[in-house]
Amino acid sequence: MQKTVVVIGGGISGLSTCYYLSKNSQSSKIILLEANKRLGGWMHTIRREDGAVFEQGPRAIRPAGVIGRNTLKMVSELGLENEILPVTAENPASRNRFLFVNGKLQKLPSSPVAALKATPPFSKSIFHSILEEIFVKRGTLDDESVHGFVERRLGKELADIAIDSLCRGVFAGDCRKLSMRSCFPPLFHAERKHGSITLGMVLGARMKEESDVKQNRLVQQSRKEHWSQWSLKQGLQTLAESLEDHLRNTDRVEIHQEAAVQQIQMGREGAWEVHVEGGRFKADYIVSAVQAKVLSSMLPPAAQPLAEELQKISPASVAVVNLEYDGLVLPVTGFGHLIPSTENRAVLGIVYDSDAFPEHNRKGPPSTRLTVMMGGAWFTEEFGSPEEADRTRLLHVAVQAVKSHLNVKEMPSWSNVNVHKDCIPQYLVGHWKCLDNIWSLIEQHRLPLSLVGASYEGVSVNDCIFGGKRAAERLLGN
Ligand SMILES: Cc1cc2nc3c(=O)[nH]c(=O)nc-3n(C[C@H](O)[C@H](O)[C@H](O)COP(=O)(O)OP(=O)(O)OC[C@H]3O[C@@H](n4cnc5c(N)ncnc54)[C@H](O)[C@@H]3O)c2cc1C
Ligand SMILES: C=Cc1c2[nH]c(c1C)Cc1[nH]c(c(CCC(=O)O)c1C)Cc1[nH]c(c(C)c1CCC(=O)O)Cc1[nH]c(c(C)c1C=C)C2
Repeated sequence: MQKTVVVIGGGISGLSTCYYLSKNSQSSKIILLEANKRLGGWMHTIRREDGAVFEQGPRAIRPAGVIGRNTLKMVSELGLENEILPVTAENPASRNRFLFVNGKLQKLPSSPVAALKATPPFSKSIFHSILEEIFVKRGTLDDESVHGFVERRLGKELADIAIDSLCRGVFAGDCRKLSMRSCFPPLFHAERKHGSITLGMVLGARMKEESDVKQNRLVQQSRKEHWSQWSLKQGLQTLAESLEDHLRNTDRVEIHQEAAVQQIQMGREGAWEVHVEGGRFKADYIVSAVQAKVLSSMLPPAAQPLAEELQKISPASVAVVNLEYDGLVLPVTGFGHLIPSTENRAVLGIVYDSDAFPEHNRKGPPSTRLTVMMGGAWFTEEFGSPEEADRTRLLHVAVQAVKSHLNVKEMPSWSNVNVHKDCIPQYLVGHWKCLDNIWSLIEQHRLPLSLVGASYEGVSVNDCIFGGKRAAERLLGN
């Protein structure tokens, strides 16, 4: 009898899991259940009639590393090669990243030569800090905060300014609470194994990679042309849409939209019952591609210990404000700037979208497109509950930040304010233990259940796609 796999959640993680499952001709029937009308989850693009493209969620994907190359291979299998918008390493949007510190924009060193000099806001050169790091005693704790780790190894200044900002620009999180072991696993393990992150990065083992990924034409092009990041001509939502089209053309895959899962229960014969409003699905196996907290609320009372562990992985909310200004209004060119929490807790950073992807500008007179990201781990203390946060105030704070950080006196000619409630899971200190408990409980009770998505082992689009691939491989017994 043909087995049935139900995948819950049609964001990039759920879509990728279905994609990799459907590639195997012997695999089961696959049912994808998505609560919303639109698939893609946080991968969401606004496309205006005049050609302008504004990202609500991810805006750029890194091609580097095993997981970055894996995504490029998927993109090429989907036939999207001609849709790619690469940003090469020489592009100012790759080289120029700024911090807004002490009321000023400060450019981060963009080359090893630049890292030799002490440049404000840092009193020592980064090269100097890295050299000293080799001689710092190895840590012994099983986990520690990102700030604690970096302060111990590279000094307080780098921890307070650079790492604080980096954690806001990737996790929208507080580096004093985020886990080094789970947010930056290669650096944590490099130190624990080799006694230094510098030595560990030089001597560390590389992840195995399939040869067909390395040989993929798009992957080779990205290496030859030194891409640092990429997007797609009509925005990253195209990736989710292509996956959807591919799945709709595959037998054995059923997609149900506006099908919010309310509860999952284990039936007597060892099969799952998945309850949605007005119906239910039987499943031999479930892949959860929703956030941990959402899965927790679906579990039956008998799975209370698992539900409690999942609840611990709580997410942060981010306000995303897209702004468009007539003309070229920026005093600098680059990817954007981040703001450490000591400078301003409410505003995390500003992306200069029209610098990285001018192809996404409107057709017609020149314009500048910016995205201001706000809140994150500080959302509630700065703006109140995400459901009730005042949109007019959010727009005002964003426009004022652009005015004071970038000296833009004009008002935007177009704007869009969105509050993304619970959009980025926070890997707090001890996250690894929580994962360990979750995997043990699933194994102990022999639950036919896999967990994929940003809640567990990486928040980037590349991580989510790679997680879906690994889950499919495990399920198919490879
Ligand atoms: C503002 C922002 C900027 C980002 N920028 C970048 C970037 O530049 N580069 C990068 O690599 N990454 C970026 N990320 C991270 C990345 O985009 C996300 O981590 C990733 O998209 C998460 O995908 P997912 O499928 O795991 O989860 P989601 O996108 O959350 O998908 C989960 C899906 O499950 C559905 N669902 C929820 N409840 C139910 C239910 N009860 N039943 C059925 N379905 C349900 C939801 O509707 C959703 O479609 C960014 C994230 C955000 C929020
Ligand atoms: C200001 C808030 C945010 C900005 N982007 C994100 C948030 C929360 C989310 C995000 N950004 C990146 C990733 C993927 C990480 C990966 O491993 O690929 C996610 C989830 C990429 C990224 N953006 C910045 C950095 C330093 C990185 C890490 C990898 C890389 O070097 O590309 C910097 C940055 N992000 C934002 C701004 C304004 C900014 C400025 C320099 C927005």
